[in-house]
Amino acid sequence: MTVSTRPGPAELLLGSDPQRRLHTLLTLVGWLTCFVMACAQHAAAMLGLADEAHTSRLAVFSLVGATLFYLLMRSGLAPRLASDAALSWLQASWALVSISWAYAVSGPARGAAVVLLVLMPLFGIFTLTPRQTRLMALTSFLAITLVVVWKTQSEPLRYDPRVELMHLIFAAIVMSVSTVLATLIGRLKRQSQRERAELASALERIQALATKDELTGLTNRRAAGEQLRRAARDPGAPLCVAMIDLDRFKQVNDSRGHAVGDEVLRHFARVARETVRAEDMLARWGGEEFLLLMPATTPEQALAVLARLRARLHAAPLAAAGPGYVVTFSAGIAACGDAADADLDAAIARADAAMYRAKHEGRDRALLEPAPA
Ligand SMILES: Nc1nc2c(ncn2[C@@H]2O[C@H](COP(=O)(O)OP(=O)(O)OP(=O)(O)O)[C@@H](O)[C@H]2O)c(=O)[nH]1
Repeated sequence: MTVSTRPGPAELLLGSDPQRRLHTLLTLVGWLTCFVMACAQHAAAMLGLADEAHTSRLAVFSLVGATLFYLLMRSGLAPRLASDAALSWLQASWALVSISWAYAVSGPARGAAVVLLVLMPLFGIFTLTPRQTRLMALTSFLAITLVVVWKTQSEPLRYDPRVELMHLIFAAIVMSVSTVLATLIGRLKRQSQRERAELASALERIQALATKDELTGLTNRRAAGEQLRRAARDPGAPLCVAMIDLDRFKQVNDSRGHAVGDEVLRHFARVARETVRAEDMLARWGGEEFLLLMPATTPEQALAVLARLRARLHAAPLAAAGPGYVVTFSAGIAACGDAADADLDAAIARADAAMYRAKHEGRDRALLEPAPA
């Protein structure tokens, strides 16, 4: 069966990068707003409320700008061109020019342009900090005020100062309310982002606690059981398990104290981890007992791995546990043949038996338990 990899319409329009998708979607919403506004302005011109040539120029300015922002975002050029990946300030400035221009050319219908100012802080929720949102709202209000002053000065007969004052008062009210709301929503958004990050790191910690041995950082017995079951289902290659038990470990605890005993365990885990392959699984099975699962390994190769581990431990004495102290271990190895038929519980029991034989034969050695006939 072949899986279709053709992108859907949403992916075609917005791309696949999750962070860029949001920014691209915002530019698309901005484009649609411009398109609807251009239609509304055209209707105003047809009704004789606004000048046709002015509204056409404004429509071209706002639609070309909106298209450009969309293309910059969709193509991924925007983050490469500016440190502000969403081009928030550039887009806000362009929107502000469009709204001020709309106010100046909408004739008696210009009061409607004031409503558009509400949108400025709302778009900012996604890309600006609360402080930047407030600054942007204030700048927008000042820009509209300048347009009002300019118009009442240059065309006093058409722009009644009392009406314009009312427009400014309404602009101040709607912008203040939308800024407060945008700030509150922005705060909620950041709080939920923080909580999500905390939850993810708590989950990571819980997973580590559930699968790792706290002292050595190795896989713990519970997680090892699951990995063993998975390995047993994996067909095709010979498999070996080794049960490893440190020699005369109790003496270290008794003579040097528990903390030094812990250090010996950590030291062994470190050296062993560096010795085995990445695909092997080394787990702390109990106190000073470790289980090593070696996939795709013959018994001879397993013996060689443990000989290498012994050599590395000899080459790395642990002074904290006594002058020239070297960690030694007794190990039992059981081969399982094809992993698909491996009875790992039985193999572990055989490796355990071989490990006890190694102890009885004088310690510091690895013995191979042959596969049952
Ligand atoms: N420091 C430390 N000691 C531990 C830990 N877990 C188990 N032990 C100790 O490990 C010791 C194991 O002792 P034994 O089972 O007699 O084994 P041994 O002294 O290594 O002797 P052989 O195995 O016969 O060579 C006990 O004293 C346990 O208390 C641990 O997490 N930290």
